[in-house]
Amino acid sequence: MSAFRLGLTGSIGMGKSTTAALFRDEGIPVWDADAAVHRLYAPGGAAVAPLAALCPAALRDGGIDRAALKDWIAADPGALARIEAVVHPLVAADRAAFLQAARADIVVLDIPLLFEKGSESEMDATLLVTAPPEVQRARVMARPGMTEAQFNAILARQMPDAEKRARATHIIETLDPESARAAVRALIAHIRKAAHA
Ligand SMILES: CC(C)(COP(=O)(O)OP(=O)(O)OC[C@H]1O[C@@H](n2cnc3c(N)ncnc32)[C@H](O)[C@@H]1O)[C@@H](O)C(=O)NCCC(=O)NCCS
Ligand SMILES: Nc1ncnc2c1ncn2[C@@H]1O[C@H](COP(=O)(O)OP(=O)(O)OP(=O)(O)O)[C@@H](O)[C@H]1O
Repeated sequence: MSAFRLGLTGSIGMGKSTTAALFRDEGIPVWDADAAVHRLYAPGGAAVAPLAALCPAALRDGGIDRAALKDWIAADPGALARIEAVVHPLVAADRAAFLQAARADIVVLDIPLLFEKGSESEMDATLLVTAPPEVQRARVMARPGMTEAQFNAILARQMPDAEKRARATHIIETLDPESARAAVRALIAHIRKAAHA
């Protein structure tokens, strides 16, 4: 039987990575879309040659320099779509390999742009991690080098939290570690119970 696919998402600083770690603690395999892109861009990664062909300035030390890609995206309105046309099929292949290898009843797929990119149709359920806007802002602003302008620009590119809440199957508030852990355990139990009903 194939594993139940739980898509984990949430806006910047809402607690995706922290919550993914709570699932790993419970023995649930987690696939991380951002980590997959980093592997693809690293020396030897499958995206290096095709992206270097599109944007030679992005090739640095055998890997892809994200700052150079960002410069290209800023200068050319068509750049992101061309990058995505290379990266998305490779990300999809990485995810398919993970799903093929996973020996578990439930797997978590941590996908920051899950709702923005319409990937929810490929999930059995979605889990949104969220927190009040002032908590989100304080967490992100505490990161080294983050500015108010950068934070606002990132927020403007993401679907509003309220819209994500309306779309999600399940929601976990990441206000404190112990209640988030309890919520993760309860959700795993709920999914297992439904599978055996
Ligand atoms: C644009 C790049 C170089 C920026 O890299 P960087 O390390 O600075 O930032 P990071 O990846 O963490 O993203 C920063 C912000 O940009 C937004 N963003 C990233 N990729 C996309 C995208 N394809 N569409 C819309 N927004 C995006 C995210 O919401 C995020 O908040 C990088 O994100 C990239 O190569 N994106 C294209 C590949 C892709 O589609 N990735 C999404 C996961 S499949
Ligand atoms: N349940 C929780 N209780 C308390 N703090 C939390 C909880 N979950 C996350 N945090 C805190 O919120 C901050 C952001 O968490 P995390 O890095 O997991 O978010 P993220 O959604 O993965 O962020 P990004 O979108 O930037 O990748 C961290 O400082 C983390 O310690």
